[in-house]
This record gives sequence, C-alpha cells and structure tokens, in this order.
Amino acid sequence: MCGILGVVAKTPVNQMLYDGLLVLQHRGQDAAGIVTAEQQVLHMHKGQGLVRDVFRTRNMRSLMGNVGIGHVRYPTAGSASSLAEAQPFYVNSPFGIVLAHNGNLTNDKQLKEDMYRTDLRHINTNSDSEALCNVFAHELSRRVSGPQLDAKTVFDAITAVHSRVKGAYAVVAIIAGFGMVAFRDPHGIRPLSLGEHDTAEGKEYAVASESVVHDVLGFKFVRDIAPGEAVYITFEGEFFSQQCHPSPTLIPCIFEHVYFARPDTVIDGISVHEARLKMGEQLAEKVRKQVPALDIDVVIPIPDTSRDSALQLADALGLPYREGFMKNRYIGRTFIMPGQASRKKSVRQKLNPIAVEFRGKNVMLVDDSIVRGTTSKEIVQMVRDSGAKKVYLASAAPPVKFPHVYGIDMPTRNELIATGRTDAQIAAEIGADGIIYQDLSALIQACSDASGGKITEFETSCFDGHYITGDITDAYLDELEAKRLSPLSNKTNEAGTVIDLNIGVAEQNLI
Ligand SMILES: O=P(O)(O)OC[C@H]1O[C@H](OP(=O)(O)OP(=O)(O)O)[C@H](O)[C@@H]1O
Ligand SMILES: NC(=O)CC[C@H](N)C(=O)O
Ligand SMILES: [Mg+2]
Repeated sequence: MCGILGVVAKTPVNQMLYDGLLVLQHRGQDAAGIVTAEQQVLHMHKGQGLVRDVFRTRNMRSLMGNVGIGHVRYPTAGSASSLAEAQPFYVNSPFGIVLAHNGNLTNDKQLKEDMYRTDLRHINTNSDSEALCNVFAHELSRRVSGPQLDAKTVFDAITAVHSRVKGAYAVVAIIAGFGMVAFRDPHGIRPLSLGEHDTAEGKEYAVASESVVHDVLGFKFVRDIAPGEAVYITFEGEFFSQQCHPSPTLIPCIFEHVYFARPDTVIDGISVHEARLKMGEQLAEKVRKQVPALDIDVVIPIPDTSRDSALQLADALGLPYREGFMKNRYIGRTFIMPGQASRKKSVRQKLNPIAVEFRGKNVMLVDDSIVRGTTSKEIVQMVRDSGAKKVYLASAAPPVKFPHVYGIDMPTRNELIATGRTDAQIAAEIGADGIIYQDLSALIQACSDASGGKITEFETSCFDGHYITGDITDAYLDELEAKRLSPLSNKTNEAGTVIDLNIGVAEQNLI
C-alpha cells in the first residue's frame, strides 16, 4: 500500500513533502520520491529505501517550487523491488506530467497492450503505475490543442481514464506549468483526503493518503475525495472539483482499518483507532464462545498494529492487558517487506519477549491479522521458549484466504497460511493451543459502527474472494500466481537492468 501526497502552496514545498512522506512511511518502505514544480520546470528525486535515506540535504535543495507531489512505495505490481519502478513516474507529453499512484490496476496487461498497439506509447517497466501515468497523459493529449489547459479538459481526461482503467487507484499528478490533479477510483478502494491551510497570500491545498498528514503539516482536514471524483488545483491556487464517473459507489478497503492505516487517521469518516477498538470488542465475543472456560491469565498484543484491538478485547473480557514484547524501534513493518526471508528474519530482530510476562501463564496473544503466518509462528515459539503454559492466538481479522489484487501484496493462495486449512490445522502449523479468528460479519460490523452506520459495504476480497471490480476470474488469479512463482519475477532489479528514464536525471531539472 503506497502513500501519496500532493501540495499546492504559497512557499517552497520540499520540506512539507518530506515531512508528509515521513508520516506515510508505514505505507511503503521500499522506495520514495518527490517531484516539485516551478512553473514549467519539474525537479525530481527518487530512490530505493526509506524517506530519511533517499533524501539528503543536497537533494532537498534541488527540489524547488511551491507545488509538489511525493510517494512512498510498497511494491504490488512489477518487480519485487526496483529502482526503475520508484514513483512518481514522468512523461514528457503533453506539457510534462508526473504521477504517483496508490493501489493496483487489474487490467494493466490490457492497458500496456493498448499503449503499444493503439496509443503508440512506450512503457518501460512492469509497473502498472507507469501504464496509468501514460493513460492519463494520452487522454489529456487527445483533448488539448495548444499550450492552454482548463479544468474541464482535465476532468474530461480523468473521465476517460476511469473508463479505461480497472482496479484500485488513488492518484496525485502534476501537469507542468498548470496545476496539480488528484483522483480516486470509482469504488474509493484506496483512501485520499483533502486538506487546506489559510495564509495571507491565499489558501494552500494538500491531498494525502491519510488525514494524519494534514495534522502534521498544520493543514485543516476538509474532506475525503469522493470515489470517482477528481480535483484540479492550479499553480495559482484556484480549486476545481468534479465527479468524473457515472456511477461511483463507496466500497473502501477494509484492510486499511485492519492493518495499513495509522490509528490517528480518519478515512471516509471512520477513525481507524475506533474501528480497531470495535474489532477488539467483537473479537472478545468470539473468544467467549470459543474459549468458554476463559482460562487466560493475560492478554498480550503483538506490536504494533494489534494494540488497540488487544486492549479493548482484554477490557471486554475483564482480563489483564500487558505489554509482553519489546519492539526494536529501528526495524520497520515486516509484512510490507519484499521477500519471505527478510520478513522472517525481521520478526526476530523486531520483537523480543519479556519472559517474566509469559513464564507459567496461559496467554492470549492478539494480532490484527495473520496473513502468511510469518509473525505468529516466530512469536508463538518465542513465547513458548519464555515458559508460557498455554498459548492462544486471537486475530482481529478473519482468515486471509484469497489473493489481494487491489494494492496489498498477497498474490498467491498457497503462501497464505489459512488457504486450505481448518482453524485447528492453522493452530497446529503456528504451534498455538488454540486460534480464534474474527468473523467477517463482525469485522464489517466493527468498521460500519465506527462510520456511524454510514458505510455498510467494504472491499473484503482477501477474506471472501468477492472482487468488486467484476473482472477477476480464476484465470486472472492463476496467471498472477504463475507470474509471482516464476523465478524471474522474484528477481530484485539491480540498478541498470532496466533503463530508468527518470533516475538518470534524478538530481537535475527534468525540463
Ligand atoms: O502473518 P504475517 O504474514 O506475518 O502478517 C501479519 C503480521 O504482519 C503485520 O505486522 P508488521 O510487522 O508488518 O507491522 P506492525 O508493527 O504495524 O504490526 C501485521 O500487523 C501482523 O502482525
Ligand atoms: N502499494 C501500492 O499502492 C503500489 C502501487 C503500484 N502498484 C506499485 O507497485 O508501485
Ligand atoms: Mg504486526
């Protein structure tokens, strides 16, 4: 799940973008990039790694201008990890466009084919985002006939993008010399929020994956961008918005609430923190049913994300809640690391048990989700080694059984620990005495309650195999799996194996 951010300000935006990307770091640790604009001139710097490693002072100095966009990447399409696929992407026509994307397109193969055969545009990487950038550029170029641009033309182009592109996409883009664009897919699968800031020179605008960015930058959260909606803000600060899809329906990704988003973010009116507390309450009900004896001495979260749910679960069951793991604050999120070997190694580097909390006790460990089981297998073993008597594992999300095709990297059924296994078999595989999974209806209830009942439908495909874009067939999933299992696709791109059209000019002006 990547993080995206765009700012149209009255003063230089480089530091704001850096600070905003740091706040979105939990959404992508693989690569980071910033593009700023000084009228027609675009400045870009991007690279692999964390925000703090990619941007040095000299890079920051070169990112001049009062308008800019930024991206932190968690790869879902293309290579597992590739410099050439770091975002934003750049195309030089029309005007010069840079684009950053959160989500995953499900028809990128078709789009790339159309680009090659009909639109006569070159796509240089395996990235779906590069295809999206070119579709937008192509649709815009078909509608402009000179060096002028108005909001209607931009919105017409985005309407055409919606009709060509399928899947999940929250997007920020800059059209050099004119303005910043942001749009969200017609189901609003991925989040996108709008903020503003009043200055003596006029309003400044920010668009970001999570509302917490506005808090940190000192902007006021205004609203979520609606599904299918686009906003266009000129370099002078004129704001336009328009619905660009004939039949938008909000069906946001439930996994944002389970795992991805920060708890201090509000998405589509749902406080992520509150949704997680409610997940804990719902899970407590399930524990009561499944473990009626409640032979549990202590509830312990598996840090970080499960803390909110675990606390509320303990409270609802009247059980003590204790912190039982020391987390190394310098290790990132393990689930979004590319490659099973690094994920497995990092669990042990990241979490270490505080033995006294486990010795001689029946413990209930709580995690927000169990996906590949990497975390739980390691953790249960550590807890046993620390002398726990009985180990129950409760998950605030239901079993993850189906590939996720909308921006979360869980593409093959056989890497998911719950596929083809009963709860008892999963418990045995993980080494737990019992496993308690949230029911999907309870998870939906929790998130819906947190929305005050306004949202009742969520994108839940990884739990129930129902894909809302209607284009996911067994053949599609088979192809996705075959691609992932092929040794070529797991190869990390060494710098230089793919011509990187952007990085070559990383520290200079693009134009
Ligand atoms: O079953 P798995 O494949 O291990 O995936 C699930 C685990 O990964 C995530 O933790 P992560 O370390 O990424 O981040 P966190 O610190 O935010 O919990 C998530 O919170 C679970 O703990
Ligand atoms: N997680 C995401 O949003 C990824 C965006 C895009 N599909 C990429 O792989 O770069
Ligand atoms: Mg975790």
